[in-house]
Amino acid sequence: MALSPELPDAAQRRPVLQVVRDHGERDLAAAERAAAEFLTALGVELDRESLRDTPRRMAQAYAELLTPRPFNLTTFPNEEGYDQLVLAREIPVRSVCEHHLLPFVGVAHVAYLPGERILGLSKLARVVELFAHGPQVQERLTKQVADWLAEHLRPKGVGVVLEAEHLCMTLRGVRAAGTKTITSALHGTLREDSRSRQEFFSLVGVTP
Ligand SMILES: Nc1nc2c(ncn2[C@@H]2O[C@H](COP(=O)(O)OP(=O)(O)OP(=O)(O)O)[C@@H](O)[C@H]2O)c(=O)[nH]1
Ligand SMILES: [Zn+2]
Repeated sequence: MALSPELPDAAQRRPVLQVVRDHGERDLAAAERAAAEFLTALGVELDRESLRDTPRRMAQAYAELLTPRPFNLTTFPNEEGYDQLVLAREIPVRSVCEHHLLPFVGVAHVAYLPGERILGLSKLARVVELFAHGPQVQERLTKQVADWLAEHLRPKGVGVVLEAEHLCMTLRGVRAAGTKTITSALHGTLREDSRSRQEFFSLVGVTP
């Protein structure tokens, strides 16, 4: 997965950088034809007026869920030497599981302990969104957000907790309605120092 350009050196000169994630070519017309064939094969009759555009809507809906949105990464110098956690709680997460392509939805809590630079606050939610858009498993999504922040912001610590409901598990299959899956990924001080780790988990509201 390519994210460009690298932040640490470039950020000293130009703190706003565009973050993009590679993904394959998309062909919406082919996706629409395939959606029509798929629905027809499952016995859905598409000749009713209200269903006529469904293959197009379906193709567009999945294209939206599977295509990462680029964003500008804005960082600022940590001029005040702020040395406590910065935590964005309850960032909405919308992704699709790579096994069934059904949504999983929930919240992310993302924190970092600043080093030399602080991050524009909205960018914590942007990073979650960047990695959520694509076929995912919750464990990978959690780790990608934490690894990305550790690598590109170079903070003293990073903590990410995700709480999500997987519709493939609650609507179909085992139908375990209400089940939430919690995952976490930690870096630096938050991983190594038990007091920082506890502070993070208690701010998030999860007992480690
Ligand atoms: N670890 C992990 N598993 C996931 C995630 N999303 C979905 N799954 C699981 O992926 C598994 C796929 O298992 P399979 O046995 O191949 O699929 P299936 O027959 O549809 O399984 P059931 O859901 O049990 O009916 C299921 O257990 C899903 O619950 C995720 O984010 N992380
Ligand atoms: Zn699934």
